[in-house]
Amino acid sequence: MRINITLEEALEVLLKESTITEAVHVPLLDAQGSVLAEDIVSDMNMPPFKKSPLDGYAVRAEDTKGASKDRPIILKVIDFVPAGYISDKQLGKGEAIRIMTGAKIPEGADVVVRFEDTEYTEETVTIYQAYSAGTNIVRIGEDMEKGDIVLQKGTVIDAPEIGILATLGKGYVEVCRKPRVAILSTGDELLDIQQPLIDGKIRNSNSYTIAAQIKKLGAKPLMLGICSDDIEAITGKLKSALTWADIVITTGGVSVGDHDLAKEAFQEVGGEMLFWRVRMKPGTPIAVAKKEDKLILGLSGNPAAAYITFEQFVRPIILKKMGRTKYQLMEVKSILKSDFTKVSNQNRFVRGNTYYRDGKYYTKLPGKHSSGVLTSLSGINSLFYIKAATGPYKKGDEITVQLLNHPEVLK
Ligand SMILES: Nc1nc2c(c(=O)[nH]1)N[C@H]1C(S)=C(S)[C@@H](COP(=O)(O)OP(=O)(O)OC[C@H]3O[C@@H](n4cnc5c(N)ncnc54)[C@H](O)[C@@H]3O)O[C@H]1N2
Ligand code: MOO
Repeated sequence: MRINITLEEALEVLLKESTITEAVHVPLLDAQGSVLAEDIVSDMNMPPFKKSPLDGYAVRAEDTKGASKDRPIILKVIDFVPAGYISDKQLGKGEAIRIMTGAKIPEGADVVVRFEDTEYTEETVTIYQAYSAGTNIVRIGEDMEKGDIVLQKGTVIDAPEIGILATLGKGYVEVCRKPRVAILSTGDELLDIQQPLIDGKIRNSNSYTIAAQIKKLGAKPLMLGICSDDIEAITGKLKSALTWADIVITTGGVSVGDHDLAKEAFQEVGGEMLFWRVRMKPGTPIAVAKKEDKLILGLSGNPAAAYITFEQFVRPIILKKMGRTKYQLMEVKSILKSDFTKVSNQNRFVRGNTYYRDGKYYTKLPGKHSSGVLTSLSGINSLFYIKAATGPYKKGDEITVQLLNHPEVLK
């Protein structure tokens, strides 16, 4: 087992051990947020027929030759075709067909003139200018052509992709399965959230925070609840989780205390320890093991440490497993709005609120930074990433921040 490794080393190990999930067939709407596991080739032209983009009259360009305000031409209206219907009339010389947006262009017509540019009665339409062939005609296959690869394997499915698949009549689609992530919170001090407080105890917030982080990425959280600092109880829960979960996250019990049993439990269930302790603050004592193709991550029990280490390590492996190719948080340069004087020989992630004004990012820091404080994570959207042995930082300094809610996170 490697101990006290760098952030980069930890991430490299985790990504190397994370394999993409298998393809599954899911109902179309359930595919949102998943990655397409097949190329989608169009088996049709869209639109499948020449259509009108306007409400107006389908006419022949030839019949409009020489038309002007002063010398309009009058055509005979021989039919009416709303969207969803077809006209069985062949348009002849001097004739027009009243047509609605989305309807198929009748045989013989090569122009649509919109209502506003005509005068009409039940029987006739008057046209005031000449049109060239093809005016206001949507060509067959304007959107997709038969044989086109309209969506490539690896595409993240969101609303437009769902619309494309619906156009092609696909009620089901092949996507990389959403990873199943189990969460176990360990500690004798923990109570379920419905339980009243007892002296010396606190409620389990970590399981909920982490489940929400997992859900936000589009993976499937499953909370195993709380577990006392008891090796048999912990291993029992881990064993059953490993039968179905792709990733198991525990919180608490990773430090050096008498009751810190996570590492022992990981090995007890057959896990091979990959590393323990990463040179970062908060979240230093993270412990990671693998069992076959599954990862078991023991995060610090401190709520902010667990949250931040999730963003650094669990987020990328969940996204990689889901088939994503971009899994790093987006980093930008920003201007610090207040002093941060603490200097240490550890990489540090400090909560921040970053905004954009006149071409620059600016970052404000909340008042509380301790890894046991959860409330100051509320409302933040970024992490000020302090490299080891840099600082102190002054108001106005240029800093690096990671954006937590960049669109790439949600896609
Ligand atoms: N002698 C040393 N002590 C500690 C060290 C060290 O290096 N030497 N490291 C400290 C650091 S840094 C951290 S981080 C914590 C990590 O401890 P554990 O991961 O073993 O976590 P616990 O001790 O179980 O809990 C820490 C803290 O968080 C609270 N907690 C735990 N689980 C939950 C939960 N599910 N929901 C809400 N809050 C939770 C717990 O009550 C503790 O207050 O170790 C330091 N100690
Ligand atoms: O890992 Mo601890 O959160 O650094 O205090």
